[in-house]
Amino acid sequence: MMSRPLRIGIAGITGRMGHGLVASSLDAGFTVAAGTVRHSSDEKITDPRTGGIKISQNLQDIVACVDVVIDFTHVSAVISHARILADADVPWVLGTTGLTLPEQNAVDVAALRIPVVQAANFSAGVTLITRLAREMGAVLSADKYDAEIVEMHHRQKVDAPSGTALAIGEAVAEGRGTTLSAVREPLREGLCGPRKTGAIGFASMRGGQIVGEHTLFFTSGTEQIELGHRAFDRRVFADGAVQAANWVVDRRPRLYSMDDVLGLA
Ligand SMILES: NC(=O)C1=CN([C@@H]2O[C@H](COP(=O)(O)OP(=O)(O)OC[C@H]3O[C@@H](n4cnc5c(N)ncnc54)[C@H](OP(=O)(O)O)[C@@H]3O)[C@@H](O)[C@H]2O)C=CC1
Ligand SMILES: O=C(O)C1=N[C@H](C(=O)O)C[C@H](O)C1
Repeated sequence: MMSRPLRIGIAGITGRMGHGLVASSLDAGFTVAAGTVRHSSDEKITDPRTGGIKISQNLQDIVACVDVVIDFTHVSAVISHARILADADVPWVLGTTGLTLPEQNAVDVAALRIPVVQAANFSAGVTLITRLAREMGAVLSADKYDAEIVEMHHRQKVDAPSGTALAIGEAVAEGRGTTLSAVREPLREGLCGPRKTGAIGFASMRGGQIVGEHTLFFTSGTEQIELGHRAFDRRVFADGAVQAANWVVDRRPRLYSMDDVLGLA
């Protein structure tokens, strides 16, 4: 246990999530010790409680003055962040989505040396929904129930389907004893033909400032079941990530999930 308040570093401190993470960290009684930006200046950090904290364009410059890094940035930063944090022995809370295999491999390798909490969605609600999705996938058989996930986000979002939608889809696939990559329905366009039995499909809508909405549908010939989550405020993700940061600092190196943080694993 630490005797001083936890010193949090926020990668992407000027972003949409960055602002919420500053507020959540300070409201929880922790110190925001430093942050990174890609090219913007610290004038965009609007919470007056942060004072004169260290801001850099390079994560390497801040690792010496933080106990943990919370990272909501961009997929292009993941591989270098994995190396920097593992070399510096600094725990990592990773919320960035849109990772492909090379980025995920870098996270997995880093988690052999440092504790990492990775989640596509840090809300307790989505953590629970994802567990339910796995159970529903196991009971609602693939030959009778078509599984589809619809997600809606703000117009600035750069990746699709959302990381949350993919995680829910993976959970359904796991419940059905398979993997998402084996049963993922290709995006539909033009003369795409009928839906494959057992496939898991995705649809993405973008517009305005929708914070994040996900609905999992199971549809058979006789009924439809909907499991949904709607985030009203990014603070729900930020609060979860700060909880994860406080939880992860005393853990041994491993890749953890929000299930672990919430004691559900
Ligand atoms: N897991 C979860 O619960 C959630 C995950 N997310 C994910 O978090 C990520 C960030 O989302 P959001 O805050 O909306 O995005 P923003 O674009 O608003 O913010 C991104 C931040 O990261 C910085 N940044 C951008 N590119 C790089 C880079 N290549 N290297 C280092 N820093 C970089 C930006 O700096 P600058 O301002 O200088 O450009 C900015 O501070 C996305 O992947 C999103 O999907 C979002 C919400 C919840
Ligand atoms: O980019 C966002 O905003 C969000 N991204 C995450 C995702 O891709 O699932 C989580 C949340 O839905 C908001």
